[in-house]
Amino acid sequence: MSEPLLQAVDLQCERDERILFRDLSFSILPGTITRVEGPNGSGKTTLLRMLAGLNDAWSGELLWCGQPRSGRREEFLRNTLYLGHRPGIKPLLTPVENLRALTAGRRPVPEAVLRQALEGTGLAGFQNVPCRNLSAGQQRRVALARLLIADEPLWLLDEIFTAIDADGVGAIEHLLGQRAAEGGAVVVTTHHDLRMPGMQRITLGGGLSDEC
Ligand SMILES: Nc1ncnc2c1ncn2[C@@H]1O[C@H](COP(=O)(O)OP(=O)(O)OP(=O)(O)O)[C@@H](O)[C@H]1O
Repeated sequence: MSEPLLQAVDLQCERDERILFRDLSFSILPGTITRVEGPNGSGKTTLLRMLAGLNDAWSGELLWCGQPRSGRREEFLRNTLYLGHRPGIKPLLTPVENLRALTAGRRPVPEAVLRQALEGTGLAGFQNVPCRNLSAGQQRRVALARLLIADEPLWLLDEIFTAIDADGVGAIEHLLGQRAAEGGAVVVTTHHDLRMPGMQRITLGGGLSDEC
């Protein structure tokens, strides 16, 4: 069996004197999709931000490729794509400008590739329109275009299906399956009824299970 990309050991997180989860342990193996589920306020976003290194208010241990993540932070960040539950795009910028900004600090991506990714998310003809003039679903698609150019093996995706139509949902599910088939791993929170073959579930308040 291959080594987990990410391993969580006895995670605990408390917010306003309320324990969101404790003794939470799981492994994220290459080639897998994991859905984090639970009711509103159960801590899904909090957990994903912890996994992404954006929240330090927790205890337990996180291992990246078998080693404490704290000692390999740069390598971890270089190999992880995190998309938050807000699209995180700037309304005055166009989709192309936003996508360029979102990929800044990573490997340089040629303009033609950015445009192709936006076309791939159904934004052909909208690449030069300020994002404030796009619909909610189109704005979300700008952020999702990152998935078409991402080479990071680990994807942490928070509520990315919000405002996306049925065709778009199908296309995203295909991308998630592709990432896993290529040996990457995807961890996703969603209220959408995501069902992928072999999908692992982390149910906050409930534990970890494999889908039959
Ligand atoms: N920065 C913060 N400070 C204090 N409490 C917080 C903070 N962020 C989140 N919380 C609390 O932690 C709990 C979990 O929030 P979180 O956003 O992780 O839930 P969620 O499972 O993602 O919910 P939803 O399904 O509604 O998106 C909530 O009760 C929230 O009020």
